[in-house]
Amino acid sequence: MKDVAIKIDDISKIYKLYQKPTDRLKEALGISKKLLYTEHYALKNVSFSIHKGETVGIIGTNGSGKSTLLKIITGVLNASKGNTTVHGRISALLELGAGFNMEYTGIENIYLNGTMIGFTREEIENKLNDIIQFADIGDFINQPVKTYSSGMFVRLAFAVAININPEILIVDEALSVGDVFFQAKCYKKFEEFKERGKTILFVSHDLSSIAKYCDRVILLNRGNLVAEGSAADMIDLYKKVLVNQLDDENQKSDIVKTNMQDQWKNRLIINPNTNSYGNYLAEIIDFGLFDDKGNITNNFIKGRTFTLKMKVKFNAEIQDPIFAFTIKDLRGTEITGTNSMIEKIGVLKTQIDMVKEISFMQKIDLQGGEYLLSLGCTGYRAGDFDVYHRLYDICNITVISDKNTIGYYDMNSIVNIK
Ligand SMILES: Nc1ncnc2c1ncn2[C@@H]1O[C@H](COP(=O)(O)OP(=O)(O)OP(=O)(O)O)[C@@H](O)[C@H]1O
Repeated sequence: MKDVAIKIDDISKIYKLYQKPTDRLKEALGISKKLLYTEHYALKNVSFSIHKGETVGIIGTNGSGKSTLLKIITGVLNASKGNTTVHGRISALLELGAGFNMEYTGIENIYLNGTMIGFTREEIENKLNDIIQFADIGDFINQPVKTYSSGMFVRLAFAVAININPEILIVDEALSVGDVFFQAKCYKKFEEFKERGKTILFVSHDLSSIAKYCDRVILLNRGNLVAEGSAADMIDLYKKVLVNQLDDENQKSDIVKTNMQDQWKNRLIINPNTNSYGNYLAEIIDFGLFDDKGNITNNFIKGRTFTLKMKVKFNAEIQDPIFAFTIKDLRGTEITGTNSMIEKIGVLKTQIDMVKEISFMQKIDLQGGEYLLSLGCTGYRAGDFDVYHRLYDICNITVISDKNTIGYYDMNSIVNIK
């Protein structure tokens, strides 16, 4: 068996939640016979081990306990119950600002951080140039960090964490603050780390990075460890957690199994600011995005099939309605889409109150990232173009990919070198 770097044994973190601040005081003074708080489990009986050389990702919805877990591993927080064992020097990038003194300059903070991790002044001096170069924030390195933007801050924090040569690197979402070039530089360092057999534990909401870098993934939900396994399996399970579709026996927690089977769209994450317009002679009354296993989800793994379905109710007799969808990037550029006219599939004429279900099935080969989906039902009446109903930017589509592509679309080239 490989050497263990981190062992988490039956950890729970319980917070006491008081209704009023005075209840906390009463409790502290022992002047109330009643229990004045409720217990909130940020983590509940969590156990797992991480071996040396593994890159492990932690995923879960907001509030599932990811940061709490990392803080317990790094010693910033104490667990209420259970044991944590760590073998190796940890360098951690937790919340922005943790471990930094706002009044000190960048350079002074490098020394402060290095000393906290357990390095001597001389060891830090040897690393200083690498750190300054990696951070690449110009003369700001000599200014107090309170003058830094959040991007500069994360640059410096990451530069320290990564160049100080830790045995275990722990990163909590911090990378999302930096710009894409800096992120790329950090991920390159991650790869170097992996090659050198170091242990990495990281939390991210970016499922593509999780798929790309992690040997193993741990899925948390409401403080419970739901499962651990390959990135692909855990991402599939996470998609169910996101839309409350997880089986009770599978999740060991108390998600209420919502009974929203009647409408597909209720199981998607919908844009609250959708622009819905048209003359409503036809209405998109429901729609769903289905992955290759039939789950309704906003998240798709690149290279697999996804099906878009919509139900349209007709409030008038319409000749040759056109059903359409468009996928845009977050800057609003139309990337792709199609409609039933282009595809030469149609309904000749509709009657009032008729409901038609349309489905578009395709492989998703878009670059990993976030996209927006728009739906429409349009047509021509007396030669004029008519919008019956459009749902503009109705929901996001997240494409999860463990392989980069140049531009938007992966042509799946077969490459040979002779
Ligand atoms: N100091 C605190 N007092 C009370 N409850 C807390 C405290 N800190 C965290 N919690 C609760 O513990 C739970 C886990 O929080 P945690 O920050 O670990 O979640 P997370 O998975 O990191 O979430 P996110 O993805 O939003 O960062 C949440 O329900 C949160 O409200």
